[in-house]
Amino acid sequence: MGYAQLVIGPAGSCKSTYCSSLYEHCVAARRTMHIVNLDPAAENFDYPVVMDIRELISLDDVMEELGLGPDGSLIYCMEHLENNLDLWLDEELQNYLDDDYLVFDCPGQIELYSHVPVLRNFVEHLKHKKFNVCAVYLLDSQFMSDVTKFISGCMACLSAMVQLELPYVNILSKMDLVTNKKDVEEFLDPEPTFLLSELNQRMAPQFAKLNKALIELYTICVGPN
Ligand SMILES: Nc1nc2c(ncn2[C@@H]2O[C@H](COP(=O)(O)OP(=O)(O)OP(=O)(O)O)[C@@H](O)[C@H]2O)c(=O)[nH]1
Repeated sequence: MGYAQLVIGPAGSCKSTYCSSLYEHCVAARRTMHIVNLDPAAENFDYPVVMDIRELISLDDVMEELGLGPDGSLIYCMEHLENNLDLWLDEELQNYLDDDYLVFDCPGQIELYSHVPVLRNFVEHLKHKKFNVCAVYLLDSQFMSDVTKFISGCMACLSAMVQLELPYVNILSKMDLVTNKKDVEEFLDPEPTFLLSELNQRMAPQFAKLNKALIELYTICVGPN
């Protein structure tokens, strides 16, 4: 039985920084973990990478050879990965099946966490290979600075949670950029009525029904256990 952690979240949300900090922490604690790069556009790492999708396919090659833009090329690379799970991934995983802890540093394209099934199939494949899988979703703390951003951040996290169906931890990154920590505290465990009233104040009256539906959804997601 192996263990795997998927590090996901929007572009620039500190996924690689998190992986690097986790690696340093494990080294200090004398624990072993291995980091896998799943981002075909990645360039530099400040941690050792034991597997790298760029050995299978790289974004630059796809852009050059197929003439696609960066987003289209990224999706092409990830679909190529999906089509080669049996070959590339299984071969690489052979060295890491027994009690090993793998951390997957994923790309930031939001499509991968909403409607493109590549990561979900990737997770299923890992489970099939007897890995216990969890996910960590990094979200820029700027999403906690006002109610509309908060709702949009929650929706982004939620779509990934629904898509992957994994044990899941959301982490706020870049807390140093929050000048007033009280602003964030307001959104750590907010009352639905507070959110609804804030949303209604911020948005035109024709959005009132939508606001109510969003807050009902929010309440279902975070509601009483
Ligand atoms: N202010 C601030 N910036 C940070 C922090 N951690 C990382 N950054 C910066 O945020 C930027 C993005 O960090 P990355 O770790 O590369 O983010 P990522 O999610 O891996 O990015 P992509 O791979 O492009 O999706 C970099 O310029 C980091 O130096 C932090 O705690 N505070």
